[in-house]
Amino acid sequence: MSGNTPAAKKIASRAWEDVSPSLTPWVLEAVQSFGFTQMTPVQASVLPLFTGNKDVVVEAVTGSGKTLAFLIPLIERIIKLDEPVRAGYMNGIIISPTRELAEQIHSVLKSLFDFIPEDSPRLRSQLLIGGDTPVHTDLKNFLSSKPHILVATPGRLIELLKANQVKTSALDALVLDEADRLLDLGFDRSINALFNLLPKQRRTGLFSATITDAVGQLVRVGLRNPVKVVVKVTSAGTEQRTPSTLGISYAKVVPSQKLPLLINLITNGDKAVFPYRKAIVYFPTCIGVTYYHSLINDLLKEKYPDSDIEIFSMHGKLPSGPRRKTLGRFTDTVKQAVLFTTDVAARGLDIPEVDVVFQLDPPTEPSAFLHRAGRAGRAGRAGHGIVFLHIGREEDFVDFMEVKKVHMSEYVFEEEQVKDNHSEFVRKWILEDRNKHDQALRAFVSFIRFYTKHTATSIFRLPNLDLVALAKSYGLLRLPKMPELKSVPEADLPEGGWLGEKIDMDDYKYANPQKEASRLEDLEAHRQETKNKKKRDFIKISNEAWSAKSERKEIREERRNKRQTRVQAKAIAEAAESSDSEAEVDWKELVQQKKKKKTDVASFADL
Ligand SMILES: Nc1ncnc2c1ncn2[C@@H]1O[C@H](COP(=O)(O)OP(=O)(O)OP(=O)(O)O)[C@@H](O)[C@H]1O
Repeated sequence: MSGNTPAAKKIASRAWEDVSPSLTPWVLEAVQSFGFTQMTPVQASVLPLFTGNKDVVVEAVTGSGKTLAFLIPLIERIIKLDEPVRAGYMNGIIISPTRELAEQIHSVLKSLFDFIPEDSPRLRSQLLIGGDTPVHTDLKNFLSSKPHILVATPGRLIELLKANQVKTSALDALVLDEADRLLDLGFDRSINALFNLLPKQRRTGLFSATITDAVGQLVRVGLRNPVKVVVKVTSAGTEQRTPSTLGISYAKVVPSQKLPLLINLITNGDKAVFPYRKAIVYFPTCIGVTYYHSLINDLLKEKYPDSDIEIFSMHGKLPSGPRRKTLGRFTDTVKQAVLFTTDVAARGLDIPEVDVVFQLDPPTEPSAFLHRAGRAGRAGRAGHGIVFLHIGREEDFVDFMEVKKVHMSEYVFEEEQVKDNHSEFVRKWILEDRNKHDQALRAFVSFIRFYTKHTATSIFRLPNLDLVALAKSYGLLRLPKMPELKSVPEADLPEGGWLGEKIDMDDYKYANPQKEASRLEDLEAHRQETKNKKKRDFIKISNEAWSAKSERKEIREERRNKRQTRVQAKAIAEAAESSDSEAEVDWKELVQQKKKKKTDVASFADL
């Protein structure tokens, strides 16, 4: 890694002892105890600036140590403040886009605080991430524990700041971690409002591996003469926006190869290229994670009985408790392990020993690609990322990312690796329980919705996808009736929409007895209704001309189709709901406030 920006060029030393102004002894002791022999380039650039009196906008690759680059200056600034913090006031705020990241930052902060000597003034922090803790509990804790630093997700922070007892006048420094993500989610007005609430003489730092142009607007409103620190990476004379220890590949696939290739690689099918202790697989949607987690777990049990790989799953639609627990178990396990997740775990998470990142599909936001891949190859450790691209237009993604200084090389897999496409297993597995098919349907539909959200619209175009093959790859028995499939030419549609042998859907059972009983009840009610209707129709038809009777068959057929469509429409509606960006869950409160237009400056006037 080379720090070659104007600011970074001035770095004379990366020794912690040489930081100017010099570090407080217990801070120095802390970083040395962590085993960090010297500062990373971003730390060496930022520490003197942010600890001194500069606002900073910092762009440095994933895993380059940005967290300490803002935590240490914040601590140093607070130590130097004359006044101890009073109840209702705070000295520093760190905003993070997700709960997990906020928790991680908070735990690094606490591990630094552990080094405060007995005879030195205590420093305290508070985590504000919403979820299970009601805001009044957070407020109570805030007033009683008098934290110096708040580590918060934006929704809960704004909720807290609304309380009259909370005063911002002692705030010394504000950090927006993953600043561009805050804007991606459309909360620029809320952040602007926050800027206006906080004292003008504060210091502000924006940090991310991807500082987009849009951040410029935040910089203009919220920062004063900021220094931009860009820590660049040059590899073989070419600039890149990913760590030099991270190799990124792409594999060109047809839909039916995606599952077998993923299974092959996670079961160590190509240990030479993708060796791993821990790996992360990114799926497009939450329901996709749930579905593939259950499918792949069962597949491994049956087809790879000797495999001892632990598969975890986590996504933003899960309550924060289980999310935290899963992440903890994945972090702590001593076995070879894989985490199936979504973009909720794309940014900032620092999980040791993640060697490989698989992306089943590219993310809708190109910047997320780099953040996802960056969960591997951190802090000088070797890592690898691989993305699957559908053969055809999606291959343009490689050049598109090249322009963004993300270089990829092709991973050419052997036919042998995907020879078993697992379709027989998947069909047998799906037929065991109708619920699995419901999930497959929702996963497929939510994938289609996800696909239409790609910002690189010229690359990711639905009409260029082989939707029939894709539906098959999700294990669907029959094509759903959805508007997106109308673009598929008639000739490409399988007869009756069946993607394999036709089955009697009325006989397709749920494994769950209650669910099955309720399905049978509905079916019986429907049959009864049809019978009664038939009776009525018979009387009517008896009095009808023969010509009209010939139309009856068609009408019946149409009704059957309509019934099928109703069932699918229900599943599709559920899927549409689950395809919402799950990262927004953390933002729920803020979204609601935004809708009510409560997050503008005026609503904070009483603070
Ligand atoms: N000076 C250092 N020397 C060695 N390792 C370090 C140093 N500073 C931080 N680290 C370690 O590097 C890893 C990555 O740090 P951190 O999570 O801060 O990266 P980041 O730049 O914020 O990444 P991202 O953009 O993905 O959020 C962490 O495990 C951290 O403990």
